[in-house]
Amino acid sequence: MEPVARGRVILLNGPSSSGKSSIGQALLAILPDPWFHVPVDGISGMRSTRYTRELDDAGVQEMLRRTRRGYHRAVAALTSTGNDVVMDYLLSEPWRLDDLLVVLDGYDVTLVDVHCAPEELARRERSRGDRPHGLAASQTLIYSHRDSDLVVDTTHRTAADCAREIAGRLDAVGRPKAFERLRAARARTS
Ligand SMILES: Nc1ncnc2c1ncn2[C@@H]1O[C@H](COP(=O)(O)OP(=O)(O)OP(=O)(O)O)[C@@H](O)[C@H]1O
Repeated sequence: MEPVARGRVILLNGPSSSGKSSIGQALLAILPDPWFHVPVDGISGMRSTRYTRELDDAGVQEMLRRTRRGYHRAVAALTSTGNDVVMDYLLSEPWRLDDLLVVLDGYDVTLVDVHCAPEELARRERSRGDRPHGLAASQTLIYSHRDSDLVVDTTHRTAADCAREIAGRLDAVGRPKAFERLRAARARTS
């Protein structure tokens, strides 16, 4: 069988309500190829709600870790067969990035940090009503990997506007990309 060229990955990383899903959807309409938008919520949404509710705290933590590890590999599987994928996912724990750096080694990943002011995050959280109060604020304080290829701020801009900026700058992102820099930094310290 002919070898298939790998697809590309755009990883939208930002706290809850920062606008990752909205940008992901907008990107599909703008990027010229048939990209996939694969949010981690899409994988979580396939899981049995009834039996998830029966788990104790330790069981929930283990199940969430399994889900996220599976998400990383599902994206790699799609991309390995030539599909371009927009990930919609928060790098909120160091292990998530560590695992992705291994699983997506050799893949073209553009890491996009999605910022939003805390007051606006809180306003969106209140108005959507389907996220626990304070979730976004708790996520803005946690783990920071301190590197990215692009940064967009949705505080005063529409998702479509941010998506246009990402699409317009995608091919101009310099090498090595953030994932390559982060991988090299880990290799130096290990
Ligand atoms: N640029 C924007 N300006 C104003 N409101 C926005 C913007 N982007 C998203 N929103 C609104 O904020 C809410 C959350 O948006 P979205 O689902 O895209 O965020 P998210 O980062 O994917 O959140 P989560 O991680 O919780 O799924 C939605 O109600 C959406 O309409």
